Order: sequence, then C-alpha cells, then structure tokens
Amino acid sequence: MFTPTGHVWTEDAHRNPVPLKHSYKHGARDLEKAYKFSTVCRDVDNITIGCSKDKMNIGAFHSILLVISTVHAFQYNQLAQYIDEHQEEYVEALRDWVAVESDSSNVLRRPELHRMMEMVAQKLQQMGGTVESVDIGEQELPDKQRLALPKVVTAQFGSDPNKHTLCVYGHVDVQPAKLEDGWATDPFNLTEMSGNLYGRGASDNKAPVLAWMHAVEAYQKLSLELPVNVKFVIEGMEETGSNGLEAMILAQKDTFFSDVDYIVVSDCGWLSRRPAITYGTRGNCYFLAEVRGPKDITPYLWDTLISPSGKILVPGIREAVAPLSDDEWRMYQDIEFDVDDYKSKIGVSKLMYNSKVDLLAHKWRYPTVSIHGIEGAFSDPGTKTVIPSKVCAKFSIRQVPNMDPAVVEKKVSEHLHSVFSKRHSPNTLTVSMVIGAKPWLADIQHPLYEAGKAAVKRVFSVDPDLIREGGTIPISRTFQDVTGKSIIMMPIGGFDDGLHSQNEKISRYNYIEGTKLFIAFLNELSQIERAVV
Ligand SMILES: CC(C)C[C@H](N)C(=O)NCC(=O)O
Repeated sequence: MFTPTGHVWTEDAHRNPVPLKHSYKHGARDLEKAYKFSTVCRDVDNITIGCSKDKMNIGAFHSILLVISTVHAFQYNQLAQYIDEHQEEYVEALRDWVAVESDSSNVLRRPELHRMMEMVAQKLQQMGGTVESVDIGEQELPDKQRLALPKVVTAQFGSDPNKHTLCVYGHVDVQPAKLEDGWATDPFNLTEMSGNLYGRGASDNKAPVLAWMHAVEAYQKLSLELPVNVKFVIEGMEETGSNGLEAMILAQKDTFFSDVDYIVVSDCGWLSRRPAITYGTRGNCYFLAEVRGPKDITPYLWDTLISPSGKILVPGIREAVAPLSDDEWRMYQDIEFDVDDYKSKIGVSKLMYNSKVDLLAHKWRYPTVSIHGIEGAFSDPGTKTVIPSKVCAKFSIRQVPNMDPAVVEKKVSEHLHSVFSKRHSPNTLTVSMVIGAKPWLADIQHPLYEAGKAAVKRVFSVDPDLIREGGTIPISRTFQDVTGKSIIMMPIGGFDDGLHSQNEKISRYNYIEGTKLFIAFLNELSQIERAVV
C-alpha cells in the first residue's frame, strides 16, 4: 500500500486537479507524462511518489512510470475480476446476437440485418454512449433492384482532449449457415460444448464486438475513468465488401473521425495457440463472369486462371507482387506455426507448400485465386441434361502489396475475353468486378504495436506472434488512407474457430480473456506519448 507523500506539480495548474504539486520545467513530453500521471491518480489516494521538488530528475521520472504501471495493474486486476464475475451475462449477450440471422449476402434476411443493427445501437445507448445510426443509402442488386443498406452504428464514450481517442471497428453481419451443410448444432442457437461457444458469427465477429463493449462497460460499472476516449463504428455489410462504408468514412472524415488517433480491429484470429497481433490483411477482387447463350463453357474460363501448381496465369498479375524480403523471411521463421498441425486442422494429408515460411507466405502475402460457385447451372440431384440460358461463374483473387485492384480488373477482363474469343463461341461473355478491396499493411515500429504487445503479455503472460491475415477486411485500408491514422488488429478468435465454415465457434476462454485483453490494451494505449500520435 502507498501513501501520497511526494509533490508533483505542473506549470499549468488548472490542468492538474490532483493534490500533487511540482514545479517542473522539462519539455512538453515530460509535462504530458506528469499530467497523465495526475489523471491516473485522480481516483487513487494510496500512492507514494518521491521526486525532487525543483527538478524532475531521471530517478523521479522512473518513479512516476513505476507508479503509473502500479496504478494500472491495480485497476486491471479489479476490472479482470469484474469480467470473470460477469461472464455468464456475456455468454447470454452473445446468445441473443447469434440468434439473429444477419446474413448480409441474402436479401431475404435484410430485415434481420436491420434488426441486428438496432440491437447494436440499443446496447451502446444503454451504456450511455453518444450513438448515431447512420443511413448509408441503398445497394443495387444484380437485377437492378435497390435495397436499403443496414445503417452503420457509431458511438462515442468520452471526449477528453487530453486523452487518446481509439476507434473500434467491427461488424455484426454473418456468412450464411444451414444445419444441412454439416453443422452439428443449429447455427443460430448458441451451443456450448467442451468450453466452446458454437454459432454462426460467434467468432466472426459478434463475440469480439461484444467483448469491446463489455470492456468499456466494466470501467463504467466500477466507476473507473476510461483511460482513453473510445469510439465505435459497427457495420452490417463486411461479409459482402463493406458496401457504403467507405463513402460514410469519407463523409465523416472531418467530423466523427477528426479526433480519432488510432483504429483497432478484432475481426480475425490467432495463427496457433499463441496469442497474436495482426499487421496485414490481403485485399480481394471479386469477379462475376457471366456467359449468356445456349452453350456454356464457364468452367473452362476458370481453368485458365491458375496452374495446378498455384501459379496465377493472368498476364500482369504476378509481376506486381512485392518480393519477399529477407526481414520478412526471418520474421516468418520465428512464428509459432506447425505445418503438420495445420494439415490435420484443415483435414488434408498434403499441401501445395511444405515449409513453414512458404506456407505462411502463400497464405498472407502472395495472391491466390478462389473459386466460389456457379449460379444458374443445374445443381439439384438427378441426371437432367438441362441447358441454362445464362451461367455466372464467381471467383476472387486475393490482393497483396503492390497489386492495384483497378489494374487487376483490367487484366482479368482482358484475359478472359481473349480466352473466350479463341473458342469462337456463339455465346456472350460479361466480366464484372463487384468487390475491389486493397491489401492493408501496418508499420509495426509504431508505438501502437508496443502497446498491443504489452497488453498481450499482461493478460496471457507470453509475447504475441506478429502475423498477417490471408483473408480480407475490406475497410482496413480505407481507414488508413482516409484518416491517416495507425491501425492495429488485436484478434481474440482461436486458430480453429472455423470462420465461414461449418461449426464456427469461439472458446469461452478466448471470449472472456479477450475482453480482459481489450481492457489491458486501453490502459497501455493511454501510456503512449501523445506527441507521437
Ligand atoms: C478472417 C477474415 C479476415 C475475417 C473477415 N471478417 C472476413 O470474413 N472477410 C471476408 C473474406 O472473404 O476474407
């Protein structure tokens, strides 16, 4: 236990409402630290600090840092205990959210998606946030029908100009799921088995969004001051390319986003059992190749996109890819990832790439072609020989630095038309790119990443792996480009959560410890010097 005996004062007394005084003539950064210290101490009266009255010497300065971390540890334990004690409520909150079939790809489920966004707004309002449901307009469907997009929910907790402002981005729309696709349980009825919470959207991304809300709420319930201002941006179209969100961010660049210092995204998972921080995602160019006429040759078109050894055959695509640097190679070497475990997790006996570095590089930083389906072709059981009048092939190409979706669109269209013309087909081909999301890559030297690592260490007592993500979070690059701010991804999903697949789950452990991770991260974030924002 400590007793306040020291005197810390700032020249700017009105900014220092604590009973600690010190005349202190060092630079602005030190002053800022002293001020931050005073803020931290406002609710804590059992602190000792010994420092020189005239001058903040190095020893005193370190004492301050020590006290700051003591106070933070003190608050963390209190908050973590609160999280543990309320975990049943958190599971119930997740149950309510998973029960909403907020599938953004199915127009018939759009009312459910609207309801989901209302539930998000309601939760943030109950927490006392300044909440807005932003109308982002309509979406044009392939048949030219127009459909209202789900509103984007924004919220704000705190607006202290002396604190950092963190913006939490997440989404509450989900991929489709049907019991008959191979789920062991009803995908929209959260089911707990062996410590895992099964349900569509549990990991991607409903539990992480809730965990961020629980983290903020824990401070409120314990009457503790939030160490940073927190904003939320929650959308309902992530799974189909974040339609309408980019325009909303551009429109609110100088309003809602003007005071945002950092953006955090928790829409991804760890690579292994070791916690991770994600510093890059691949982008995605999603194509529709529609063949109209009496003769269908669509699968032939697909076959010309990639070789059996995984080489993309569209001219001009591979040439744009940034080469793997020696530093990257070394980073990948140090990452905890067992190739045999990975094989057994995805249920295959052999892979196209066998070394750890090759495999990670092809998951994260080389482009791939994915075949997603054919619309219009006969797909029921039986042996009909029906000839469809129109068939639409769907595929995507993941984007990595330095690919440019506009160039990829042109190259793919030229390639398919060239292949098609050589068939002398009486049919017509239309190629359209419906999603063009750029890759995102962060500067891991930024102090934000130190804050993330320290938070992981505090909660899990290990250093995180720094990883990239092979999937796409379409808006991450837009956030970076439009706001000019740093982004970090703090995943809490497990490596085996089965996103987009059958039996998606999040473990209770990851959900609850993940909530604590966010609390620890808020604390660490508040300690970044404001001058480096
Ligand atoms: C693991 C992905 C980054 C999660 C993300 N929510 C997602 O589903 N993205 C769409 C994609 O196809 O990658």
